Amino acid sequence: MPGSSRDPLAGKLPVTLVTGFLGSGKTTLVSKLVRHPAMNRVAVVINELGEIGIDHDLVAMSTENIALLANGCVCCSVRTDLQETLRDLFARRRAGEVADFDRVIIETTGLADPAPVVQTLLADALVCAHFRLDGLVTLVDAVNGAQQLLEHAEPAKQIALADRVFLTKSDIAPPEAVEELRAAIAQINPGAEARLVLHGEVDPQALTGLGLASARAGEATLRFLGAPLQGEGTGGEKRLGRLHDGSIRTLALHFDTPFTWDSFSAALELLTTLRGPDLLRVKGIVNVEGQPVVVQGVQHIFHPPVTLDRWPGADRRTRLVFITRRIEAATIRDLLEAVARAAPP
Ligand SMILES: Nc1nc2c(ncn2[C@@H]2O[C@H](COP(=O)(O)OP(=O)(O)OP(=O)(O)O)[C@@H](O)[C@H]2O)c(=O)[nH]1
Repeated sequence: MPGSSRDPLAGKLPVTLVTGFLGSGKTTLVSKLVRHPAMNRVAVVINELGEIGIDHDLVAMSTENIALLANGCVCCSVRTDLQETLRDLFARRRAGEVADFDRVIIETTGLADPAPVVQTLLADALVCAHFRLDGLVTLVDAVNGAQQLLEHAEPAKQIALADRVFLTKSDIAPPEAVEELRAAIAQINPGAEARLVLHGEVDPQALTGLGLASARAGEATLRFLGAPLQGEGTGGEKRLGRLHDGSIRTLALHFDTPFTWDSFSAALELLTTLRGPDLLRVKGIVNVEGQPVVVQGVQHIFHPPVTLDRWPGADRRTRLVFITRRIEAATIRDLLEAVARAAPP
């Protein structure tokens, strides 16, 4: 049985990850955000390609705590960079060398696959000692988003991993284009509830509190787990639109029979071994012999499971959301049901 009596998430600094394709409005949003009174104790980490000075100067005007990742491109090598940058920020904060901060925003390069960054925040022991992922926000440009979804792989993946999507530039996009993009986003990740944001004007609350903050959580856990878990069926079975080929789908699965931790983790291990790259994001609440255990992961990397103090609500079923690439709901359901049956009583 995972977990301990200590709250494993308490006291950790929340980290918000801002992604979005090139020119989608990330810097506009982050530089407005850090000027908001509610965000005056924030450190910003920027990762970008080329022209490093520009965005840096822009955001640096409004916050003293800014760190640039040396690596221009977020790929697997970013893990060490990010780990070092966050540890360094934490050490400087403790030594009083930077203004005290209680939140970190990471702005990634537009061409990035956010998966390695999320994995670092979920599972890197050194990073997770002091930080926790509070949410991943993806910006989609209403003018160019459709073309970007058709031509590149990153935008769909950025949407798939998101806790929330902000649709920018709807002031200069035809309303039909905005609606078409909304539909495409909903097909990929119905839990991310795309919201319109103009010129980076957003209430900081829209980006915060999206992650799991405490093992003593109730309602907040349900919010973190998201809309697909409250509903029935699989989002992927909706009608597919022109902008998205349906290869990335959200599968919301429910299981009535409790699992043992060994049976559940064996199934996840098998799934990640066989289909890790296609398990874009997994999150949910598992009934482990009656106890609620929250799991979340990206591809083959999972956050240590968190045993909650109590069930958030009356529903005691295992509820899991898998955002996958070309995996059928039945494949995952059959595997999990088989291990549940195979476990010793
Ligand atoms: N009309 C309009 N323009 C916007 C909006 N949001 C951002 N922009 C503009 O879009 C351009 C790109 O915005 P940035 O914030 O630099 O985008 P970015 O995602 O940081 O770009 P990269 O760093 O290149 O990936 C800028 O000229 C912004 O002023 C919006 O809601 N409406």
